[in-house]
Amino acid sequence: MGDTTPRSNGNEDRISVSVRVRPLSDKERARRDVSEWECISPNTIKYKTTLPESSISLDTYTFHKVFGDGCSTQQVYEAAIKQAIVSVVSGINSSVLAYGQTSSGKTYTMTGITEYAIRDIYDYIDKHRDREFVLKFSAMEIYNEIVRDLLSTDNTPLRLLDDREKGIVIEKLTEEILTERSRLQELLSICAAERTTKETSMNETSSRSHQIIRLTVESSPTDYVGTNRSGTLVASVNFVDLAGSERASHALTAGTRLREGGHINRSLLTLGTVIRKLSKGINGYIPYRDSKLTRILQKSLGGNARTYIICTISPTRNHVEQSKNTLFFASCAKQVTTNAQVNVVMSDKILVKRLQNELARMENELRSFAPNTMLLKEREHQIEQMDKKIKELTRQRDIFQSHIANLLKSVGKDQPLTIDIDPAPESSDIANNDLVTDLSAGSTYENSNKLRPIESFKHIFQQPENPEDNFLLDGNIPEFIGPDPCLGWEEISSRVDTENEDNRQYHKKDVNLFIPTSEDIGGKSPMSLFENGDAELASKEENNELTLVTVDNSHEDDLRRKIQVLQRTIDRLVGFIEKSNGSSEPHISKSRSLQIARSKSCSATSAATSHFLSNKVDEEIMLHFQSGNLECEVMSSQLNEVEQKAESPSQFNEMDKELASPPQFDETELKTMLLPQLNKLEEETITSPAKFEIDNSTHLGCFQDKLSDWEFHVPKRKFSREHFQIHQMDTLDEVESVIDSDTEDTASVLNFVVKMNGRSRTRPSKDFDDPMIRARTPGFKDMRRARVISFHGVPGALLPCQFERQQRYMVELWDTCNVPLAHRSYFFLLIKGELGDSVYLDLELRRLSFLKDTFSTGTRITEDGQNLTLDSSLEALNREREMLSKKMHKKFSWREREKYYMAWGIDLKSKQRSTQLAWQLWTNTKDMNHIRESATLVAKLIGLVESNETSKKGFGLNFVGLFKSRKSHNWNDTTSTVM
Ligand SMILES: Nc1ncnc2c1ncn2[C@@H]1O[C@H](COP(=O)(O)OP(=O)(O)OP(=O)(O)O)[C@@H](O)[C@H]1O
Repeated sequence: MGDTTPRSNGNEDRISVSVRVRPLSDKERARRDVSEWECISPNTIKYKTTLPESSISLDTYTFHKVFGDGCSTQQVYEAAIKQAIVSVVSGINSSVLAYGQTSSGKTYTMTGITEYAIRDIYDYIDKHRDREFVLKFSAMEIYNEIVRDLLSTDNTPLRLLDDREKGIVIEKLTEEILTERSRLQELLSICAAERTTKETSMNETSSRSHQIIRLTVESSPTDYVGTNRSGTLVASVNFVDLAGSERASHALTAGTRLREGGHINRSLLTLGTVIRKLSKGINGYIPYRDSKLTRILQKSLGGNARTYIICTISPTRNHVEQSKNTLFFASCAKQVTTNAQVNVVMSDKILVKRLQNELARMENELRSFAPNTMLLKEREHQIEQMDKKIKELTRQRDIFQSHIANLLKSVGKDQPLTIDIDPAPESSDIANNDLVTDLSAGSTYENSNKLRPIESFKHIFQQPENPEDNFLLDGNIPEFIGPDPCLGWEEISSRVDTENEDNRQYHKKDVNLFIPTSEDIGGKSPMSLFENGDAELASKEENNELTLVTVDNSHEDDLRRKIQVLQRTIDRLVGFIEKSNGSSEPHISKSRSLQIARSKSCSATSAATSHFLSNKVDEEIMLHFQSGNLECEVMSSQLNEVEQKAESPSQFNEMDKELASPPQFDETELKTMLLPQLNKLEEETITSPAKFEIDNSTHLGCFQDKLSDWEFHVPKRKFSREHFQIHQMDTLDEVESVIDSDTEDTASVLNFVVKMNGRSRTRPSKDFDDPMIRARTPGFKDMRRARVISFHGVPGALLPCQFERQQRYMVELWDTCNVPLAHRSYFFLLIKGELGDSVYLDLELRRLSFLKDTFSTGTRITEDGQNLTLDSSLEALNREREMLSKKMHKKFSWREREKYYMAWGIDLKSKQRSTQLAWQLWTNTKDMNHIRESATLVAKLIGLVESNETSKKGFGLNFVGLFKSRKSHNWNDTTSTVM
């Protein structure tokens, strides 16, 4: 019969077929029957009866294994079946079928095999405690083509779920008929069985149904521990005890038994046909669907399973025909090949557990990564140092801001200017540095021509020797003269009106003009700055400062004339300064170049005069701001220097720089630039009440005060952030368009900002169109960024558009640097673009850029002696991304997940599709109680078997009885799983 050892071709396996000969029963011995079969080798069996020489070969059969009547079931299991159990714990489906005529020993053999198999599985589980196992158990019976759950008390036939819609309807009707019929048949068959037993004296409990016991093993992969393998091995082993294979003609020939025989044959004949076709390798239609048995066993017979068939035969001569039929079936079966594969599926419980483990592992990794990297530590230290320096420089910058604010207040209140110089505690080294710069070109000069450090500004405001000018020394907060711009317009209006009424007379007005010393202007006399007619109005003081005195301003015309003189003088001074900057003449310190202060004895009694003066005030403030701002620029350059060091060794590209620049800096610049204009507008407001709409929130005076509040972090804030946000939301598109326009037209930008900050104004400032004003206002080029920050209203807070841009860039860098998702998630949730977040964003971007540049320049980073590269962590990152995103399905809605996906750099569109798919899978999760119950029952079953409580009916029937009595199993669930 040829080679019968199962061979495999790749994944293909032949069905393993063995033959077992039952020993003679007591009755057979009593009848003096003898065994007609002889096992002449471990895999060859021979029919003993003498036949002509030529036909010997016809009575010799070779299979994988043959077992004579002296072999125990354990020997059969060990030699022929055990491999099936090894397969199932490795994720390969297996089936063990017992085929043979009635009373040939099928149930006897299968009972023993099932017992040994389950014992081995539990032994295996015990020995592999590092793996996780879930056992599912089910049992069913096919009787008269009706499938029933043997573990349920519900007698309702089961449907096979792969039925098509049409088939289901037909089948439903058929089943209803058959159910009723089978009830009657059951009664009749009991009677028939008794009669058969008497007639055949062979098998007292001959089974006429096919019984299938299915054990499904879910297990983690063998190499799971310490690896990142995902998926669960899921495989089933079927123990199939077929009904007797005798022909219908040998069954009873009437009534129920005939029909029963027909059904039995239908399943068995279909099984035979399927086996025969498969054995011949016929490609084409295989009639699996012709019977319930072949439908259920379809995968075992020609698909993804390893199949083991035990053919049992009776030893006596009177059964020889049936025995030969059985051997013929066996010969065909051994030619059939199957295609067994390891089945890996995702099991929710194991998956979740594994993801939790994985997450814990990655978090540990994350915790240990940063501290262990010496280079990063070093960088951290450097960054800390830089941060300290930045803080110190920022503090000094704030001092100047305070100076500027004082200037504004003093000017606005006709008070002398004062400067608050905070002692510089920690960083006197920085404060005492020569913070000098070229006023025009930014280069450094020698001491004599240097712009003086902060302390040097004090002398500008030193007390003049003229006691009449003592008001300049008054350190107290000067009393405000004129309408308070912070008050409501109604009050302002009434006050101005009153003043206008009460002060028809013009008062004396003194104007002090501080001009450069002769040393500053190259030895020339300061008086030479005055034209002939004007000089008489000025008097030179001993300290070489000039005072322009208007003794009696009793007439407006006189006042106007004096002011015109003043105007001309200022123009000449400015011209002189510009000329001296452009020439080789000694440089003039602009910080000392000009100061105009209105006397406190001067009341701004005339709206016309105030308005007139306001033009001068603009000039004055502008010049002061130039000096103040130059100091700020010095600070800025220091800051930039420090920042550049922090960025070292890499250089940010343009985008990096823009994104990494601290926005507070721009905000300060903006204030510096805007304040003169705001002040001017305020003056206009005072003088033109009708043009000003009452709106405290947009009142520029308040705004100005607010700027001071912010600078000094004064807690009281009349000007709420929300207010600005409303403006910002209203005009976001406008802001964006200005940002994107990339315009250098700073006038339009300024006008835009002023318009937006004081949108109730009827007349936007046209002065930003003035090239002179623009030329005198430093930092115009940075206005685009500055205005955004101002617009948002809170220093340090970012506009949504700006924040999102930084976020996107950060995610890009995260991707580039393969930053772990846990870090991303925390960071992403923490940083929302709120006040102060920009510091963290900035730091993150710097670190990432550093990492990126370090990797890209080939610089090695080592951890635990291993070189880290971007590629080395990419694979782990992808796995992490995959697993975490799946895990999130269980806990978060899509909307919640979206922000994580953004942080993790996951494409949202494709993610949504896979999410939907994954969601479907999750919702199809099987009942875990069911699985637990099954495992418990199996354990109890083992106890039953070990206590040798098997009855004559065999293990299968006892088993069924046990589970039926438990009444705790739902067959439908398992059926739906396996079909
Ligand atoms: N190898 C064996 N050793 C001892 N007794 C056996 C052996 N095989 C079968 N028997 C006995 O033979 C009888 C018939 O066996 P069994 O019930 O297993 O046959 P069967 O093929 O399942 O029959 P049916 O198809 O009618 O269910 C039983 O009493 C059983 O104990």
